[in-house]
Amino acid sequence: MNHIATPAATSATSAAKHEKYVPFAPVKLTDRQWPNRTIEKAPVWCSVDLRDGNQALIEPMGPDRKRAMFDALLKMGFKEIEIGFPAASQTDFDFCREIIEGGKIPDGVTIQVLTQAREELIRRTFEGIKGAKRAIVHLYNSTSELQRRVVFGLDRQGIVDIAVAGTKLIKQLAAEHPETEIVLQYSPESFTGTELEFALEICEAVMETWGADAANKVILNLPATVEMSTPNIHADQIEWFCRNMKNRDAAIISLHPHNDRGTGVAAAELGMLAGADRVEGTLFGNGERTGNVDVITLALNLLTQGVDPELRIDDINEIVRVAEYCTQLPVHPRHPYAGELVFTAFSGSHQDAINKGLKALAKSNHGTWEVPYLPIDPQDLGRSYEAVIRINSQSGKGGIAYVLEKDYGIQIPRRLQIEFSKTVQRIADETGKELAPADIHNAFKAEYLDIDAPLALIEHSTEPRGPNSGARVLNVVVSRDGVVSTLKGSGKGPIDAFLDALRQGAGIDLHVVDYREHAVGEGEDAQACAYVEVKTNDERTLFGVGMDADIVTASLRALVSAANRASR
Ligand SMILES: CC(=O)SCCNC(=O)CCNC(=O)[C@H](O)C(C)(C)COP(=O)(O)OP(=O)(O)OC[C@H]1O[C@@H](n2cnc3c(N)ncnc32)[C@H](O)[C@@H]1OP(=O)(O)O
Ligand SMILES: CC(C)C(=O)C(=O)O
Repeated sequence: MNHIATPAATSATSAAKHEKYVPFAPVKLTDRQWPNRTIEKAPVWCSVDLRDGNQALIEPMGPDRKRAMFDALLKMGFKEIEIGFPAASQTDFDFCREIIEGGKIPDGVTIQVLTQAREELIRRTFEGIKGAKRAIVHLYNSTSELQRRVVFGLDRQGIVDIAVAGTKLIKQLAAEHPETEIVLQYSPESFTGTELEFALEICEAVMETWGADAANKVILNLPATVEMSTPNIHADQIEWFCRNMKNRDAAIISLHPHNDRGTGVAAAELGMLAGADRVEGTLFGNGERTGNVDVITLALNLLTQGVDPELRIDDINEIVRVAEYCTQLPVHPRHPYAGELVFTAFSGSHQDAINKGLKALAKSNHGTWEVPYLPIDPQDLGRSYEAVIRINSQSGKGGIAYVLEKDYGIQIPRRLQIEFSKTVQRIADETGKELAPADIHNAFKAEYLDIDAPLALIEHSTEPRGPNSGARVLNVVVSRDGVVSTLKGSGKGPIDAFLDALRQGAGIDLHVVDYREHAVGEGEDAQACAYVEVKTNDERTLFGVGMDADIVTASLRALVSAANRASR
């Protein structure tokens, strides 16, 4: 059985580009089980930031960066951490010694070290881990058809011999160092380019050499060293492998996806469905070429499915800061869960739905997160709602209302939202820029609250009601185009009386269509915010808004605001 397609000879000149590539052959698995399963628990996580992530960096981490990464991984709760390739570099070797001799490996945490199946490298690896309580020694050699042919120039047996010889030496050195519990991990590197039955053959040869059983399991890491196929094929490979093993109980099946096709996360998830127990990956997917699988995304995908990810990601910004410091690479603003912009909506319909969703959630008592366009509660990651809605020319009234309410406590009525959004839209179109909450507040003040010309309210007083009169008489001192006068009017209440005063004393004829008010702030600093929607003689409908510590004054200011806007 051969699951690997071999590229046809290339014709650089005449063939269309795509003709030099060969599609991946499907796996013969007619009764695959993984499509009907769901992921119900977190895998065993292993961070390979300090090894696969590190080996891919322009500048590999020095001791300080390694230490910062190691500490961050411990804080997140990783129990298995590949700390390096001690035989490859003095920095990696020294880091091993530093954390072992410095007692920096907490109980319950196992370090992992990588080595090729070469005697001198394996011996040096054991020097590196000397004194550790427990260590995973990770042995690899390439098994793919391509690497056998062009890198090693060996047949299958030759490749099996390398793996078996490496395993024997590790077994011998483990026996010579009983103070360290050694767990063997074997990777048929380039697994995704290896014929499945050969991958199984070499893994079983390693297991047999090691003497693996249910009490002494080998970690078989099946790496998508290069991601070569769609994630369903990856899942088929993993399921095929698990189902065809002689002794499944004697192995922990581990995934090590890379992201060459951009589907590393999907491949890992389908691989878990297919039977894998463990996943190796890196923070935000740093790693060779397009990276290793991103463990943060994987973990938070679990969280949003109601599964405990068994990793602490309480402050995603802090994790981003550490990762950026250690790798000297930026996390993209759109990176799942972590990017600066992922909890931000600029577009109007998204803002409207988020705003309504957050309000509905505040009123609900079911405890289930359900907000449109927000698959996760930003607060779960230590992010805030502050930046959820930001305003630019793509925004709508809902977002503007959200910002005014969230940052300034101003709850503008729906029809005022429609009116004011035109002002904001005009500013956003003119500037072409994002508007900060303060810009929106300033625009609101300029449009409604600070508008005191031609008419300005100076003071007002109410005359006592006559014994038989239900009417209220109001005296209002105003300035109109700079000329101060007193207007007098009567009505059922102060608003009615002021409308009468405006009509009689200033010739301003307004009809109130709607009136609302609410408090802004609490206690002594509380202010009343009053909104009036008025109709003018020429049938225009518009709003005025007033704020004051005194509720009557706020209402009269709202009418002055409406009158001035009507006169524009
Ligand atoms: C997919 C992965 O990420 S695997 C991890 C890869 N990581 C790294 O390579 C980073 C660290 N590596 C290094 O610093 C170096 O490669 C070292 C120190 C490990 C080895 O260095 P060198 O021996 O100088 O060179 P190099 O890596 O080129 O060795 C290639 C030789 O090793 C052989 N080889 C490669 N991998 C393996 C292996 N896993 N097991 C046994 N032999 C191997 C090759 O066939 C080749 O043999 P040849 O010299 O007879 O042609
Ligand atoms: C050593 C192996 C697991 C590896 O890094 C890979 O295959 O990508």
